[in-house]
Amino acid sequence: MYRVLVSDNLSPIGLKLLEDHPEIDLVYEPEIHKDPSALKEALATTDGIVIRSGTKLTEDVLSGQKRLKVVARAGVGVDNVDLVAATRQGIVVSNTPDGNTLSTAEQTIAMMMGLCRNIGPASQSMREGRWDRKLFTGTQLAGKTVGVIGLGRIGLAVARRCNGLEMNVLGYDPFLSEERAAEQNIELYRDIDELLVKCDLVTVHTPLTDETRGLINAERLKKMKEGVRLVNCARGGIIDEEALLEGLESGQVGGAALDVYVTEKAGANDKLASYPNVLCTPHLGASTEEAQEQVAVEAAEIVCNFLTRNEIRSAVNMVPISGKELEAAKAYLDLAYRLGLMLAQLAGSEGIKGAELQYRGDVTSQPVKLITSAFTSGLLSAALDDTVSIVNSDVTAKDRGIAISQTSTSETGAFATMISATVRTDQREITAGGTTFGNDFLRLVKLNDYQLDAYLDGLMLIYRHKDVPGLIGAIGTTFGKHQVNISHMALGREKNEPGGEAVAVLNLDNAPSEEALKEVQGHPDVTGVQLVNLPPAKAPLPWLGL
Ligand SMILES: NC(=O)c1ccc[n+]([C@@H]2O[C@H](COP(=O)([O-])OP(=O)(O)OC[C@H]3O[C@@H](n4cnc5c(N)ncnc54)[C@H](O)[C@@H]3O)[C@@H](O)[C@H]2O)c1
Ligand SMILES: O=C(O)CC[C@@H](O)C(=O)O
Repeated sequence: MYRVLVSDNLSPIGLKLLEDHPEIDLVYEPEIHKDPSALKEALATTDGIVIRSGTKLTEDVLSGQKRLKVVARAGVGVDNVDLVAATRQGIVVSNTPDGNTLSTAEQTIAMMMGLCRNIGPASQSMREGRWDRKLFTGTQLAGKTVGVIGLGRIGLAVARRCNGLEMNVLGYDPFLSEERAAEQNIELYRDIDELLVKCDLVTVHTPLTDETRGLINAERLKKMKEGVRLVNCARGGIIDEEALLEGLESGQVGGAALDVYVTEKAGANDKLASYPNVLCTPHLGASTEEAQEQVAVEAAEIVCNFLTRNEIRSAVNMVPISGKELEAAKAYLDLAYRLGLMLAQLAGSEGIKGAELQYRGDVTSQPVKLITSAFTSGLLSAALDDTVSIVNSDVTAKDRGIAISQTSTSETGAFATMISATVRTDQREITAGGTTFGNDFLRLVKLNDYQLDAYLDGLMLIYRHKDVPGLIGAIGTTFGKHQVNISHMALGREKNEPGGEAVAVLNLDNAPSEEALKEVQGHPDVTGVQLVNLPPAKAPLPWLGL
């Protein structure tokens, strides 16, 4: 059974999906996120977690978590997850990007309208028994210019609705093409400052990143139209809250509609909320039944499918791959992993500086980036134990200054498909190439300049020798004397001619003693011996991190 913790409120439909799953043990603790140490403790016995914005998965909470493998965010923003820490720990983080787009766009429009027509204070005045029509004269949206900052899913949905309201829509998003903006009737600006000075209203829809924190700051506010209205239904901090308070105080800002805040808890935003021209909601953009059901179902499915079927959907810290795609790529992932594991053992204590992979033939139709990550996890796991997986191998290699590169060609060579990897150490280069054979049998077909056909599993003894008569028999006799059974043998010769240098790969059923190895090493025609230990054929793939 896999234990899944839900640490925020989640729609019952998502909870039911988890509860009914035969391989999932659901732990529903929607308040646990309020106590980071309790959360950390609970994660130690958790395989997957479903969160909303309340749960903060900080570096401290994630550090040392060995069992946790997947985080599903029921929502878009993953700024409450330390992605670097999660990736280093080999934890896949996924979100549910589409489920709340429309609800958040509608909230944005509602906030714009509410702000411009004083809906909040007018309603409050009636609750207090007043009838103040003059006090609440508003502003019409039609004909006004709105600047939409961030034109992703929500920004574009907001822009479409603003167009429908007959507003002039200006947009800023460095990652949107002019063609796409024009299709949506958005006047695209490449310079945010040029856009801001033209707007009656500005609404932000970017993620919160180092680049977008304080994007709308004091300096920019001062240059905007006097009385400009601001809307933030994205993340607290994109509009600098101190600058906003100053702007409201001076009248430079005519009003603000806020759904999100730097600090999201009762009382933390009293000052902002006290302005009559500020409309506040407590992070409700995604809080509709429809959106909550959709994100809850998607998040529950992400965790279940990941844990029980190895499917990686909507991952934000690695290449997503469906269960079906993973199944199709499994043999190649395994092959690459074994090549990495083998090359690391052949390199021994020589510092590995980098590796180049070459993909040929059929394998190029597979997700080769992920296959390279599998190679890298093999290369590193020899030294770094079971903490390396395809989720964190790239970043772990980078941290250690190991440069990994890859090239692909759909042209086939001697084999219909081949993965070849060359590792550079301080002293030399070592190359190993492998292929899949028949029903996913893995073969080592190249070792440096030698062509051979060896099984790529279990205990392998690799020795270089002079290609002279009698040597194979002598090695066989030595191992026979020491009770070591040889299950398979492969030979590769220099230029495939007799009499030169050769390499042999023996697959052994049991480990040779020191004495047996010394005897092989001591043979006058043997020039080098190394043992390589690989998982048995078709062993489970825990290094996938799945
Ligand atoms: N209030 C809520 O309840 C609620 C609900 C859903 C999402 N959100 C927030 O809304 C944000 C947007 O969601 P989305 O689904 O549209 O995400 P998205 O990824 O589809 O869109 C984000 C857009 O921002 C753009 N962007 C990034 N950096 C930028 C910058 N420096 N300047 C201008 N544009 C930049 C990106 O190019 C992208 O197009 C999320 O990150 C989330 O924080 C809030
Ligand atoms: O968890 C929530 O309800 C908020 C979701 C929203 O902020 C998001 O980023 O998707």
